[in-house]
Amino acid sequence: MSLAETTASVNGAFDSIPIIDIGHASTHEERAALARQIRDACMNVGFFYIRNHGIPEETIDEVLSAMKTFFSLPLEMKMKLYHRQSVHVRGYEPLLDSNVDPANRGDLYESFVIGGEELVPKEYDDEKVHDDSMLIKNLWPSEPAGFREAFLSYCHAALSVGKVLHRLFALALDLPETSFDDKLQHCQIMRGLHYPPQTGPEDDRIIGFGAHSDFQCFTILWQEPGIQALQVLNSEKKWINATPIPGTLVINIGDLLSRWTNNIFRSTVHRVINRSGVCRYSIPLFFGLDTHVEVEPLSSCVSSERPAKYERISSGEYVQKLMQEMYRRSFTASDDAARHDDGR
Ligand SMILES: O=C(O)CCC(=O)C(=O)O
Ligand SMILES: [Fe+2]
Repeated sequence: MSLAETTASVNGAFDSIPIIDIGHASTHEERAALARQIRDACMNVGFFYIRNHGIPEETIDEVLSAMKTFFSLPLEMKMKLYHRQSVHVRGYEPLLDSNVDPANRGDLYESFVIGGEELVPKEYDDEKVHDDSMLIKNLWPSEPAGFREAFLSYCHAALSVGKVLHRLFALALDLPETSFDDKLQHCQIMRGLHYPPQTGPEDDRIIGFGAHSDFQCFTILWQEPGIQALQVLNSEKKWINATPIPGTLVINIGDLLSRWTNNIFRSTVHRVINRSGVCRYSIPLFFGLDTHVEVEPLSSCVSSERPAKYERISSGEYVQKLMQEMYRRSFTASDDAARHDDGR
């Protein structure tokens, strides 16, 4: 049975998120078995946890500690790295700068955004930057000491997890497992997020991160253990908690992979509300495609009952459109927020 034909049995009314142990993926049989579990999770939920991902505990501790120190610096120091001053939108994003859900008044998080970069920096070259996104300059704070190394060590460790996953996604889509090897972007975007606790009166229009789906192919998310804040929307419009499970990462499908799979893989809406009473930290890393890759529904995801729902589009063009739309909304939101109190 082709993938497109299996969709009849799909049910998006999940009430929990599956956990997949990726610790054993050395033989083809092991990877095929994992791919079946992943396929099931992507079709029914769009989210899953992975266990035994291989990122060392101390790599996570170091990036978390760097984030905590950086976010506790005075605002004027952080604003020297304001992300909208760089064309590639990297650097510091203050509270309420973004408003991902137009129904809201602003997102109550601050973040630090980087693109993948070699640990030993390559020489910057204006001429070559268009061909090699690893050459786009990140903005780095001068303190805390070791911030760059901590962010990049985690980033490289998570990129290795992504390399295992994208091969499993290919298998899950009945494609040769190396199908995406030459299609993924060199430089994936990673973000360290800090959500202050929301202690004021409940107001649905101001939450940590408004309801949205991610743009890219898939996201690898580390979330702080012990703090419930992330929620995932099922097909019955019920919010399901993505409770942090120690030792796991959360993986979710983004719009680009959903479109490529003719919506067979779900790009599931999620949001963050931090009413835990304490600060919460998380680190998503977004895996996108090289901007030149042409995306049209894969043949395994199309059948006579399930015709292609999308035109061919280049990945770059698609993501650009979504980004522009998001930033247009965010500017309007930050103007609005400036006219109000900060709403906490
Ligand atoms: O902080 C989280 O748990 C999720 C963040 C998120 O959804 C995003 O950055 O797209
Ligand atoms: Fe997200």
